[in-house]
Amino acid sequence: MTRFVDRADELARLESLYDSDDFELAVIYGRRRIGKTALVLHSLRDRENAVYHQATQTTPATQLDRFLADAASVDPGIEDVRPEWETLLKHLLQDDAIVVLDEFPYLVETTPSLPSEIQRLVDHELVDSGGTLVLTGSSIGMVHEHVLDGGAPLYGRVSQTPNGRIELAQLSFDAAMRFVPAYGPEEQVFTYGIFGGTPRYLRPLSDDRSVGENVSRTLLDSEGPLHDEPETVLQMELDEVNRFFALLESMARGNRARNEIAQGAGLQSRDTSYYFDRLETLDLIERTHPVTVDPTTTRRTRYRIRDPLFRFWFRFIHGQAGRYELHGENAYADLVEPHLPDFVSGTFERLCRDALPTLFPSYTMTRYPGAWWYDGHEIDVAAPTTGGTLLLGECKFTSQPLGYDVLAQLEEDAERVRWTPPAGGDPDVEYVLFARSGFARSVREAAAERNDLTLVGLDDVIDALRSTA
Ligand SMILES: Nc1ncnc2c1ncn2[C@@H]1O[C@H](COP(=O)(O)OP(=O)(O)OP(=O)(O)O)[C@@H](O)[C@H]1O
Repeated sequence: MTRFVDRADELARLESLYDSDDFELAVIYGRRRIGKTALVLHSLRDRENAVYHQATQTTPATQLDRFLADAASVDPGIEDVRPEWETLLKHLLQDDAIVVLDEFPYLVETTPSLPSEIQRLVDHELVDSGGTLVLTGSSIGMVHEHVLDGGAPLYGRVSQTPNGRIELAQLSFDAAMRFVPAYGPEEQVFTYGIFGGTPRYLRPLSDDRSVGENVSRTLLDSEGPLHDEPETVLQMELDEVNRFFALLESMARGNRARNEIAQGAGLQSRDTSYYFDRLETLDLIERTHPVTVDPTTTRRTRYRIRDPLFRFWFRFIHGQAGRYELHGENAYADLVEPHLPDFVSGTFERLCRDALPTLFPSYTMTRYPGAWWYDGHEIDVAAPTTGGTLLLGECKFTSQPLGYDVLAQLEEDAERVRWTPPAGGDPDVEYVLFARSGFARSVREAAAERNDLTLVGLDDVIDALRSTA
């Protein structure tokens, strides 16, 4: 079984809050399954004066009873304290304890006054305390409403140094691959492209098995641990799933513009705002813009499902049980494997963008590398730099060597990119080609002759990601 992986920055921040002599308030939030509970428990492993409480959706009285039981195992004297949240928290925190309320939103659902009670404590009763209160939440909307946004009772109370606001994201490629260390680069990209960086989804994998076997056992098999996972999570988060599912399915089929996605879902674009907003708030989808435009004014917005496992599920599993039964043992080979290079190509593009700053250390990028598109033309990697060079790249995750046609198309599309360097004038364009399976001879010859073309193989991408980790 894999040990606790990574999260070094988050652990360091929590530890310095615990060790501080002042009262500290931390909030940890992020999608379900991302590893909030594992992170806090790991951070408490050597702490004695720490009360960990996992809230559940139950009655207020039961919640309080359970909290009291958790607290009593650390501080038996608490049995004599009046059993009210404010009094109990005051007692523990004035005694410099660490108190973790995991899934804080569940407590607020039944005790809506709790955020204001904590605010009162922080402002008046804990001024001389060295305690730490940690709140976690999966419902990002709730965390904003009660803690982070202006007007929220706890607004401005979250510790600033070090930043006690911890938004937990997926593990990086390098960290995620510690779950399958014996895999080679291709298998690792396939694995990251299917299972992403969510520890819970990586845990059931084994590098003794092929990628196909891992997919079959965990996802395709109707008894597999991840077979129903996206559906389970979405049912927990959303009230009425049909329209959400229709939109997500449409995105998984490759629709990216808002009206295309709505149309693919059989909905009118104007009726979908609520659903898009909610999916974004829950971090289930992400929007992107061409890297050369101002995101606040552009209409060239694209959406996609954020979590790779959810993308996989909507593309290959949802509503397709019959097909898999028909293909039996060959289901993976027949229905999934032929489409995988295309399916993970978006992940490969992202990894290439992530590797770019390390691959081109002499350039300072004006923003994080992105992509570019306009009117049916697109470029996978685009990075404006402060010195006026514009890096433009194409990525191919096919099993064939990258051919000259890709370079020719990239040069043609580059003509359409509008970007003015900070010092004015026209950019110097440099081309980068990224390939899983090498480059055709004509491309290698071109690269040998010109100094505005760099070829990057899969191993170089992976090495660059490792060295930045
Ligand atoms: N950094 C990590 N290294 C190894 N395993 C991890 C890590 N983080 C989480 N896990 C494992 O992933 C699973 C899910 O993590 P956890 O329960 O902490 O997520 P969560 O965000 O609290 O989820 P939920 O909101 O669904 O309760 C657990 O089995 C946990 O052990």
